[in-house]
Amino acid sequence: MEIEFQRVGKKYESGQEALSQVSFHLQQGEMAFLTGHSGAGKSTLMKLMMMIERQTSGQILIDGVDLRTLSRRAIPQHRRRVGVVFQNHQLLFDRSVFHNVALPLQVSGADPQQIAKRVRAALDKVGLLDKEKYNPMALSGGEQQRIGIARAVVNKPQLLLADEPTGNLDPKLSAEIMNLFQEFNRVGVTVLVASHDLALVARMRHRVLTLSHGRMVNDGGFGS
Ligand SMILES: Nc1ncnc2c1ncn2[C@@H]1O[C@H](COP(=O)(O)OP(=O)(O)OP(=O)(O)O)[C@@H](O)[C@H]1O
Repeated sequence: MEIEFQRVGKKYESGQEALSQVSFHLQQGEMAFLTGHSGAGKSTLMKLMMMIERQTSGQILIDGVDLRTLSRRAIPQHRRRVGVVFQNHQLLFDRSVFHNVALPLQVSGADPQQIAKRVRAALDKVGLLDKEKYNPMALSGGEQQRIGIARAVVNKPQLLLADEPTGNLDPKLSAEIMNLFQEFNRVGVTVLVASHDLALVARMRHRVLTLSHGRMVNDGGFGS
């Protein structure tokens, strides 16, 4: 998926200006990091891409299509093409690993055989195939994060967004999670990862976008 922001602004109803004049272009199949202080606008930028929030100025083009021109019906279709991973992975602890990963497919009404096949393929990619029957509570923090990643990719998204995916993991597990994102990127998925961890970001040697007070202050480089 190709993403282009053209002088995008977002002012919340509270009057808070979370983004202003943000322009950048992510090519199809590119991987980049998004950094910036707390409150810089990283989550807001991702919410605009998912159409959870709408921009108040400027244009967002996805594969050349202006998001404002999408019909109401096209919005869920758009969201299915975007996989999202959060820091607090939002797992349901009253069901198994398998059923947590199956959730997005059940929502979209796929048939059970197809669901089982796709769930196992996603669990295999994150190395958790042998844990499908476990309750997520019984797994480690790193494994729980990988369940969240399996769930994000089970729909075979063309864009993977991760908001602080390694927030509470130690350096070794963080590196493993980043390697997983790289593997998805290698097979053509566009990947954008928001992270505070500048040392980790620099080691990954990808493009770095930096927000400060809602403005894009750095685009390029490999971090510091
Ligand atoms: N729903 C909302 N209503 C009003 N203001 C909001 C809302 N969401 C975010 N903001 C404000 O917009 C600004 C950007 O917030 P955002 O969550 O995008 O930053 P962030 O870079 O992701 O921060 P963090 O790293 O702490 O998650 C902040 O000042 C925040 O308080």
